[in-house]
Amino acid sequence: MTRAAVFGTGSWGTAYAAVLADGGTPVTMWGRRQAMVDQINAGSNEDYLPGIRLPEGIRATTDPVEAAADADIVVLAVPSQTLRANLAEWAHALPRRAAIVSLMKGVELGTTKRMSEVIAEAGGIEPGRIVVVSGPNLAKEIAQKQPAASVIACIDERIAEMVAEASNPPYFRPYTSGDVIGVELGGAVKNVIALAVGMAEGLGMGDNSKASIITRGLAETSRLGMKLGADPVTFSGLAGVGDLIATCMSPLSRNRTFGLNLGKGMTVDEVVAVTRQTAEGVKSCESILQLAHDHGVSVPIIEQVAAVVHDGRSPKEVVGALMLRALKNEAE
Ligand SMILES: NC(=O)C1=CN([C@@H]2O[C@H](COP(=O)(O)OP(=O)(O)OC[C@H]3O[C@@H](n4cnc5c(N)ncnc54)[C@H](OP(=O)(O)O)[C@@H]3O)[C@@H](O)[C@H]2O)C=CC1
Ligand SMILES: O=C(CO)COP(=O)(O)O
Repeated sequence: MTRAAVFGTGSWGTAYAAVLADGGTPVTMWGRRQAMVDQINAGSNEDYLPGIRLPEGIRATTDPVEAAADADIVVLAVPSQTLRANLAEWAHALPRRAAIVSLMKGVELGTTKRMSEVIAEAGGIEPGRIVVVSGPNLAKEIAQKQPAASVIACIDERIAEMVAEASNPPYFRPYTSGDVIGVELGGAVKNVIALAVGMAEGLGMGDNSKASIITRGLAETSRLGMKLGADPVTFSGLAGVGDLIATCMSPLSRNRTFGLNLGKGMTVDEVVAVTRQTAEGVKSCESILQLAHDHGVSVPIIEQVAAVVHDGRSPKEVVGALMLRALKNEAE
């Protein structure tokens, strides 16, 4: 029988543990807080998924070796910017043949590496067993067992298929892919675009404005992705436009909500103070912008989001910066 470990007891780590357990795969979770681990062992995670009863088949521990022992699949679900430091502590615990699955949607600050690259480098894992999961998967809806689809990507598609088989309860439909770069990039960039859409909403803009940001945001994602070697087809799929729509439209999105608060006039520090969960786009807008600059790719929306979040520009100011640019062909 396939066994899984999930490192991280936040909202998506816990919801994905439920996907695995409901799919018949027993799971041991690693959490850094004993109180959280005790709660999960008692059948719930009130901090992140209040009111949800977790399935049988999930247990938790604070010991990484115990969590990963005998696992065929090890799922990583911590904030992107802490992953490298976390792996330094966990690498010795990871089984040599297990698939290592990233649920994370960010790009590392400083190095501009995608999470699969950080896993390869800091965890010493061969790329052929590194898997990424990404799609329109708001954790709360998945934990409520609302039907959704996702993409599971690995350069060795047999490994992607193995993880998909283990992650297939009746309410979660994974599609496999070999395009690790595209699937990862779609997930990371949509968070930045959701910040922009949230800002537009906070400024009182309507659906034309938001649809324009979403669509041109997808153009930025595709341009950057293709330059990095992604398959353009990925961006019209679940990990591209699918996740972009879910995140930009949903009040459940932490990134969209972060942007909304900025658009309403709160400062970045004020929004950080009221944000309890991980809004990856806040840090990744900087690393994704760097990645785009390094590859000579034009990403005006991402640039303006970074200007608000990191350079103190106001959301209102950056609208002008976007709208008053020279006219050009849509396909460029
Ligand atoms: N939530 C969602 O709907 C989705 C999220 N994702 C992605 O999944 C990834 C994880 O997000 P999510 O679970 O939502 O995040 P949450 O903010 O809900 O949870 C973060 C988890 O990471 C732990 N953590 C925080 N800092 C550290 C650290 N320094 N070392 C070790 N563990 C740490 C937290 O522990 P503690 O509770 O002790 O602070 C918590 O268990 C992100 O990249 C996100 O973009 C992808 C799809 C859907
Ligand atoms: O990635 C997500 C949905 O697919 C969750 O988005 P947020 O991190 O903005 O909540």
